[in-house]
Amino acid sequence: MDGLDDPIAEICSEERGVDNRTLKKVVELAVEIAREGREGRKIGTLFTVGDHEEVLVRSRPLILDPLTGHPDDKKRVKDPDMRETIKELAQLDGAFVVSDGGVVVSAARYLDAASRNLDIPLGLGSRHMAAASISRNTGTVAVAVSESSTVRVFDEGGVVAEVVPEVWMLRGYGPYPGR
Ligand SMILES: Nc1ncnc2c1ncn2[C@@H]1O[C@H](COP(=O)(O)OP(=O)(O)OP(=O)(O)O)[C@@H](O)[C@H]1O
Repeated sequence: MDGLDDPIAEICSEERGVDNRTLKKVVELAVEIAREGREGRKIGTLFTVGDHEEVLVRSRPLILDPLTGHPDDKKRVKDPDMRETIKELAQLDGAFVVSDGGVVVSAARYLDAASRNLDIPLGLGSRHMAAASISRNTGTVAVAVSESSTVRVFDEGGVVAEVVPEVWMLRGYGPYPGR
């Protein structure tokens, strides 16, 4: 992915405690969503990567899950058809839950978002609060796409990287909080 390849690989280090190939696929997809939007408008969305069983316990469906009933091998985040499906479903409220092995197990989930012990900058709203919270309270890394196009990666309750795709800029936020 152009000049972002190395920085994304760096964000997705094994130190994060989740499968780094799955995380890389998710961050790349998030950057694509931030850049492309959908049907001419910007969209935001949220992914959790790893520890999907715990994320499912700490979340609830906002609608009947559109991914239910499809076999896992059709729901791999690296699969081009699945990536197009995610871009379409990203217009819905809620989060995608991605397993460590790279299967998108659920879409449109509302995450429990306790705000204790989070380390996030002021000015971010409830999507980012939920991302920080789930990364604090489960063994997941969360990837948030803001409607303002910035992609932020959360680990252990804080932002660990920020990508601004429009200007191909990446900011790191210190190495690996809590590890
Ligand atoms: N707890 C949550 N779990 C999953 N999705 C959430 C949660 N809270 C908010 N969202 C999603 O985030 C969307 C935007 O909410 P909000 O504007 O408060 O967030 P934000 O952090 O300011 O994001 P953005 O920068 O994209 O505006 C909601 O419409 C919903 O789809």
